[in-house]
Amino acid sequence: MLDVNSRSAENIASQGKTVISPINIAVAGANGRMGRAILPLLAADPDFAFVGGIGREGAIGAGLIDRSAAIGAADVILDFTTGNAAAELAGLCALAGGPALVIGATGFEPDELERIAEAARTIPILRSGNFSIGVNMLVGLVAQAARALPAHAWDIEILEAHHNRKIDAPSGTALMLGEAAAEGRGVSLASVERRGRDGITGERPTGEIGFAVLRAGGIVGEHSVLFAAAEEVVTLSHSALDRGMFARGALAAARWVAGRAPGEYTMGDVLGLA
Ligand SMILES: NC(=O)C1=CN([C@@H]2O[C@H](COP(=O)(O)OP(=O)(O)OC[C@H]3O[C@@H](n4cnc5c(N)ncnc54)[C@H](OP(=O)(O)O)[C@@H]3O)[C@@H](O)[C@H]2O)C=CC1
Ligand SMILES: O=C(O)C1=N[C@H](C(=O)O)C[C@H](O)C1
Repeated sequence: MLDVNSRSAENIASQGKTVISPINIAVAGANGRMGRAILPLLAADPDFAFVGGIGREGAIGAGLIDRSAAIGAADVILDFTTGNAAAELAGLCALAGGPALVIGATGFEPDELERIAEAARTIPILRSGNFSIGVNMLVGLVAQAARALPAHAWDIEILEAHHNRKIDAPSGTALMLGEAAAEGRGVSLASVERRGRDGITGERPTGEIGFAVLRAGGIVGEHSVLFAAAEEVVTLSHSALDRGMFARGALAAARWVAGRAPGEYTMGDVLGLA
């Protein structure tokens, strides 16, 4: 753990962002799969000084520090926990007037997203269901295809597959792709989504955007968006081969968001795709 008073912090105003060096960083969910992928990268990166991990309430020791200590010491907290825990942390960070948050957690209820939006009025929050370059580029391609292929002739279905320890469905990435497809069609996802099918479902309504989910073994993350017409199918897809890629994307997000003005940001902002 770092003695935060010992860092040589140099803050300079530059293009609407205060540059902080090194960036004091804490990780919520430090002992999880993503946390374990992030910690070695942080240790090897001179841009960052790790101030500690955050576990469940009361869980300290083994590299974990108290949540309020982390909020006090960090410039940025990376959150890879759950939707519920991330929304709670966002509220606490906003109450304290900082630090900035990078949220990678998925599986949000609508009210949790509202709480995050509220917190982002006070602190900068960058949230993405997927930190890979490929998925964030795919989001733009999906919106473009959905805009070009009319709903009366082209059905959209989103398929995702993940490891058997994942607790939320559809994945955050599948929902990002669904939002992009809906945006391309000029409709709200909530008005057209179909989350799974079972039994006598009836014919597929025109304009529906369907989600199908697989959970098996150690699959890191597979996503496909099908545009299916009567006589042809276009498939846009992405395969994650290693979690390290998500971890590197999350650190790029932390570097980007540190010192920003309050607001809600996405990986599109980091990658210049927004
Ligand atoms: N945006 C992206 O690019 C990516 C996002 N993810 C998302 O990140 C999240 C974590 O994934 P993964 O690392 O695989 O999951 P894990 O289950 O391996 O890790 C989650 C961690 O969060 C901790 N945790 C759970 N609830 C709380 C809480 N209330 N307060 C504090 N800590 C808590 C767990 O603690 P404990 O050990 O005690 O259970 C665990 O250490 C998921 O939502 C996943 O979908 C994953 C990969 C990439
Ligand atoms: O839980 C995971 O593992 C992953 N979660 C994210 C999601 O829900 O989309 C990102 C990635 O697919 C891995």
